[in-house]
Amino acid sequence: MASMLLSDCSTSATARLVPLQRRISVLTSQLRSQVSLPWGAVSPRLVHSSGSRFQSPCTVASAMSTDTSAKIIDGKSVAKQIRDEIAGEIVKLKDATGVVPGLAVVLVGSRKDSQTYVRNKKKACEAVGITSYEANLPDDSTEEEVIKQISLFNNDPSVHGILVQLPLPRHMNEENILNAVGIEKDVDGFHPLNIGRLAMQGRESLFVPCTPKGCIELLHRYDVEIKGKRAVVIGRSNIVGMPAALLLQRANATVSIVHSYTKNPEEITRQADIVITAVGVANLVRGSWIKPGAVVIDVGINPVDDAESPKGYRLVGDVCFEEVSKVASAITPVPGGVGPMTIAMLLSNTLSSAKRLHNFQ
Ligand SMILES: Nc1nc2c(c(=O)[nH]1)N[C@@H](CN(C=O)c1ccc(C(=O)N[C@@H](CCC(=O)O)C(=O)O)cc1)CN2
Repeated sequence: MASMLLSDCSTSATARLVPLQRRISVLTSQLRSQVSLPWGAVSPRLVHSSGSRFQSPCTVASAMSTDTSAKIIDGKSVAKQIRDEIAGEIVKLKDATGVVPGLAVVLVGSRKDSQTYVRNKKKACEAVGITSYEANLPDDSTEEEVIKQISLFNNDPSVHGILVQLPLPRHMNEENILNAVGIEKDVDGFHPLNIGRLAMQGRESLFVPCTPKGCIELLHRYDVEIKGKRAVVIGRSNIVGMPAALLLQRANATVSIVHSYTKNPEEITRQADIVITAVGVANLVRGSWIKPGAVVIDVGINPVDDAESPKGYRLVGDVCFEEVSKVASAITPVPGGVGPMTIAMLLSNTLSSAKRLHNFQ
């Protein structure tokens, strides 16, 4: 059985191309020091290993490599197309009603990665005609201070969407804070009522979390049939894995979730026509995990050391692109796959919210 390193949360861990035992200790120490973990809390059971330690390294190829048989699912260009569509719809909304959609972002603390994501969200808003509002609170803010800020945005009629950038500082209770976002402005779709409705037959969420929504949108735009197909989601985080599985199920796929206690992840994944990975472990999914012709959506964004890159690192996914692109029929690259779709879906949710709040079809 293949080496196994799985996370229950979609944290992005720095993984290196080193033998398994060292990789575990590198991962563990990096997770402890909270380096580059854009997707939230660190589970004490994050790194779980079993099986062979003699797996060959995945030689990470550039996503531009020509030695692939799989079609590249180009999230960057789909996201651009969606942003253009949104910009057009915002003009129509404004012309008909005078309403300009507004998005408020709450950023707590000074994490560089979160600051970058927030900056990118603001730029994306500007480009399509959404007004952005920002509240920056210091690392040592109290939960009450954050909730007070959220309440101000809840009561502001020019704000149609509110999001709290994750992860929050460790001393804060994420659940309390996310519960404070008014369900009608919860454009991240993280409120338990929105997630709960996603899990229920015959109910509709007001908003679907952006990253999983982006994954499904990519499948639709590339004409990948979901109905009746077997799908495997690797990872069960609240913000990606679990909602992705629910969305696939709602689209009538037969869904399995692979997680850190799954005994035979490779065998289960190999049965899937559609694979979505969101674990934050670089190159975990190898060619041997994939059924020939499967479609692979890689949500992982993992920095790995790269002396040749000006930054000293580059980003890779959860999937060993070089191997999997030779087996799959279609695959998302990292970067340039799911990542850009996250922000496009946020803009789409904000526009829907403005339309709903102003009864505009
Ligand atoms: N409140 C939220 N917090 C977080 C979310 C979220 O959806 N809501 N997701 C992530 C961070 N994130 C947006 O917030 C995000 C991450 C990555 C990308 C992206 O476009 N990635 C690029 C690569 C970027 C690079 O080169 O550094 C890609 O994959 O091509 C967009 C948004 C955690 N927090």
